[in-house]
Amino acid sequence: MAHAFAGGTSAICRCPHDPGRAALVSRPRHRLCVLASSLPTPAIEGQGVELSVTTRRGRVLPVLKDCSLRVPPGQLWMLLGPNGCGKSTLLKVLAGFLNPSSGTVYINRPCSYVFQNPDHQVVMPTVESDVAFGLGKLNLSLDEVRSRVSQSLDAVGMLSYSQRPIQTLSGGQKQRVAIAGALAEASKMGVIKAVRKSVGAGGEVSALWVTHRLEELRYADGAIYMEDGQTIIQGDVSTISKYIKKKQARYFGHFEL
Ligand SMILES: Nc1ncnc2c1ncn2[C@@H]1O[C@H](COP(=O)(O)OP(=O)(O)OP(=O)(O)O)[C@@H](O)[C@H]1O
Repeated sequence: MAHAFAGGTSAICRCPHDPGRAALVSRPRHRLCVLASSLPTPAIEGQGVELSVTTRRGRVLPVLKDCSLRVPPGQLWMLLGPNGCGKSTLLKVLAGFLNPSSGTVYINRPCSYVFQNPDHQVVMPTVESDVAFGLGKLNLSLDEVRSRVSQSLDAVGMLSYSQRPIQTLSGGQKQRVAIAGALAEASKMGVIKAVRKSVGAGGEVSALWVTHRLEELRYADGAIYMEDGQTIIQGDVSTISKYIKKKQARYFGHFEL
């Protein structure tokens, strides 16, 4: 099927430790996506993405000037860069919340077919109870359980479905509930670890994670560095880490002079 490679669910996850941060998670729905990981079909891709906003005074402000990136399927990539360089805006464009002024965006999106039966991932009758299920072993107070369940459902855009019976959800929505379950269970060890775990599980989830924290790079398969509305460099973690540290050293060296 021609559209078999285009199947997937994408979600914006807000990081509870830093609500300004967000991650784009793309969950392919067909194992062919995974098998095709050596082929040039990415999970998330942007080519020459530009976006300008018009201020209240009518000034056209370029926010994204030339952004290109590519996240292979089944991998966790990180998007880094200084404050205000355009990371969140780029993520919103990739997620389809904002239209680019120019350039192209490709994200695996839900289509008509789910290969891995999501009914195997959801075990309780309602969305809320399903997400709470995995917390049973953690000996948490009822308030803590409620808080984790609503936070994780909110993170995957499913909070308004909390009372819905599972069987009334679409395949993609069931997959989001499964991700929310993983996030709820893992909030102590950090959402980044939960996302890493989801991404590692058979390579069926791909994620793009926005962060300022270099230490989070250890969870990533690769990273993209942005500056002033442009993607500057994309590569493996060690290359990007060295690149950023060199920049920081130059910056601090400048002040020592
Ligand atoms: N609608 C808008 N109107 C005016 N300026 C905007 C708008 N959206 C974004 N910007 C500006 O575009 C730039 C990029 O913003 P964005 O939030 O994408 O940066 P960021 O890299 O995520 O920043 P941070 O790391 O501080 O969260 C900022 O200077 C921001 O003020």
